[in-house]
Amino acid sequence: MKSTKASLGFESLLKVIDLSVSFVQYQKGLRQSVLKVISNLDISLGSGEILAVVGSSGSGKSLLAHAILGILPNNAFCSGKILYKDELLTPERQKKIRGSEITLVPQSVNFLDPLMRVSAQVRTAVRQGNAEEAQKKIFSRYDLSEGDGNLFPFQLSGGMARRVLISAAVVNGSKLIIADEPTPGLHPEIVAETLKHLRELADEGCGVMLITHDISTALQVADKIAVFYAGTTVETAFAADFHGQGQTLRHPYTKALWQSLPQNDFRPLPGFQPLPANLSEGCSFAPRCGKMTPKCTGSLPVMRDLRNGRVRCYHAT
Ligand SMILES: Nc1ncnc2c1ncn2[C@@H]1O[C@H](COP(=O)(O)OP(=O)(O)OP(=O)(O)O)[C@@H](O)[C@H]1O
Ligand code: NI
Repeated sequence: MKSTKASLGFESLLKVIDLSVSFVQYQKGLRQSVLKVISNLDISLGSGEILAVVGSSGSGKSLLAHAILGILPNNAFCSGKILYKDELLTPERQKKIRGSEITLVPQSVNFLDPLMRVSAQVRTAVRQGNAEEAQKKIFSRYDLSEGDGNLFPFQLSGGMARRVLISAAVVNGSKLIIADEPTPGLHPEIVAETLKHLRELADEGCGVMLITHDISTALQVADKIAVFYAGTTVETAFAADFHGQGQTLRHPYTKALWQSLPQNDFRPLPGFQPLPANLSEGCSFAPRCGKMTPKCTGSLPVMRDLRNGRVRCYHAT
């Protein structure tokens, strides 16, 4: 069941504080430039909680996941802090607990070795104890038979593929699960099953970060929603805040996202999210915002607490 507990009620598992991620890009000769793709990003996730990270393509969702897992490319550098169980998540610690305590549920079976039977792949992921026993146990939990285990990734149906990917991700008893677009273009029944599996893991005490561009998918299971725009969080809200005309939402972008859904006004938001190279000093949403004033283009608003949620907007009340 989804929880309505306030964030403070959950044991803190992950805190991302003022995270920025930049890429060093080499141009002709020895000239180099720096492209900032994530700026001043804050989120927190507790044990037992599902936090959905929602935003359009290019808003920085996957890079956040990669920063937490410590798998950013070599030309990326981060500033800010990532705390896991209240301790700094250093590169050494990331390497040690990645794939066991902290794990990624990838988007597709392309992540798997195409030439290896799926049961064997899950066994190779096991870090401790009897690998065969662990694989059989996790397969039975996710309703995969011995015959299914003998298949190669390309032979899996959509639903089976999702169950193999989640089995591989949680076979080592993860505490923090990051699912990056786990339901791309899937049949609604398979989407529902995948979300149910994530909810079960959270109800057993895991923290789950569900990355999706689709707010409707997020609202089916998440406790909290973090809305991303142009490389930063613009709002964190409880799922219950998404109702009616969106009057309890805080940021104009979140309201616009909500109103653009088919079941609401189906009113699309004109304009585009700016590319990282074109970010201004001020609020990135300002050019599309009906509430824009000169202050908005001067400096980026800080994230502040508002009505049991958080928002990055000068005008939100
Ligand atoms: N290696 C890289 N070098 C330079 N820029 C990058 C690199 N990887 C990602 N970016 C840029 O960072 C921004 C955020 O990318 P990211 O993949 O996190 O977006 P996303 O929100 O996951 O999008 P999607 O929904 O399409 O998966 C994009 O503008 C992207 O072009
Ligand atoms: Ni992505």
